[in-house]
Amino acid sequence: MSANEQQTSRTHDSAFLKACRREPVPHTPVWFMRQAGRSLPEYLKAREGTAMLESCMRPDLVTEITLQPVRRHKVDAAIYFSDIVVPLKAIGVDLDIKPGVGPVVADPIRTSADLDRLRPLDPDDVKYVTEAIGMLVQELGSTPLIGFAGAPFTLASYLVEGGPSRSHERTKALMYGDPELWADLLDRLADITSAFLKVQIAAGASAVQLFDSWVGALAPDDYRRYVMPASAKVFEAVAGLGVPRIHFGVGTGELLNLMGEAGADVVGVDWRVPLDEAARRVGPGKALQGNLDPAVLFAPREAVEAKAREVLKAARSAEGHVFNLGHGVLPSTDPDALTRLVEFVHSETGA
Ligand SMILES: Cc1c2[nH]c(c1CCC(=O)O)Cc1[nH]c(c(CCC(=O)O)c1C)Cc1[nH]c(c(CCC(=O)O)c1C)Cc1[nH]c(c(C)c1CCC(=O)O)C2
Repeated sequence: MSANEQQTSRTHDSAFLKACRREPVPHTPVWFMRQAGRSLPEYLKAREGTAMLESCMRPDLVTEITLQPVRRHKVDAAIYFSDIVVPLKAIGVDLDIKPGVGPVVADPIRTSADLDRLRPLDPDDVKYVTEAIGMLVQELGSTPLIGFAGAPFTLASYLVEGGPSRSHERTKALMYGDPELWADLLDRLADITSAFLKVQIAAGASAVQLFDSWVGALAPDDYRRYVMPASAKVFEAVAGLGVPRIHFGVGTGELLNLMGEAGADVVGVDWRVPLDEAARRVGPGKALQGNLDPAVLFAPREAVEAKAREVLKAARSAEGHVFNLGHGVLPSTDPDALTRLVEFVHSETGA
């Protein structure tokens, strides 16, 4: 059996994969975006003295950090510890992740000559990913590992702006001003992203999530014209590999149907749209993931439980539901509040 087949059979009956397939579940599965990270003291300790990108290339550290939230919170899935810019770094783009800032690109991509720097990704460029996932799935046993990548639009935003951006003005200037160059850029990113996801699936990831974190900056018509073809290409590339495909972005209430249509099996929803309304927008044949506001975790326990109960109630309209936050865990979150939330969702839904 290949690593992928072996892992698919081990994790097949997990609550997480059942929910993704819209099958009946023993309890609602839970995991948290950014569950590994600064909310955990053991993460801060493990990362001491190692830069973010460097730690992503060390299989021992990746394995330890990925397992930390599974051990502590008893979540139903692990997410591979990495970052969306890792495949870009792997093909030689000069970039770094600045603490408290995010990814910063030394020479932003703005002309057709700049595109030459985006060569295809070869699996050998990311041997450390294959190695880390091989170690991880042994440790995880029947707990599924979620692989992930950044979607073409969100990666393009970092590459074109040169760093994080609130309004994405240079990205939009390129998109509207030179649609051909834009399409070429997104197509190259789609191929890099597809190759990166395939490496993770071949090594044993049981599901994949495509993060289009910043695509909520676009109106639906522009999403359809300028972004959807590239994201659809990624989903198509990993269709038929036997792993559910999750698609998530922030502020994407008006895009939920299109993000499903792009080829997702599970649509991630932020906290701005209740899941019953999200189910109506997404339509039949998809599961939903979400969507407790991460800031709710700073409220007293009773308030967290009341809000979580609202999420679970609204989720009854969905054909399948994976409980998550509406975006990543905030770094100053009390980790005990997360552990209690996992217990609460499990106990409310039958575990
Ligand atoms: C937009 C985006 C990025 N990276 C990612 C996204 C998409 C998800 C989202 O919308 O949040 C994806 C990502 N980045 C990281 C993960 C780890 C897996 C997990 O969810 O537990 C995942 C899934 C680790 C990380 N990626 C980063 C950290 C913090 C680095 C540190 O600990 O110093 C972690 C744990 C750095 C990073 N990298 C990025 C940002 C915005 C930041 C935060 C900057 C900061 O506040 O310091 C880009």
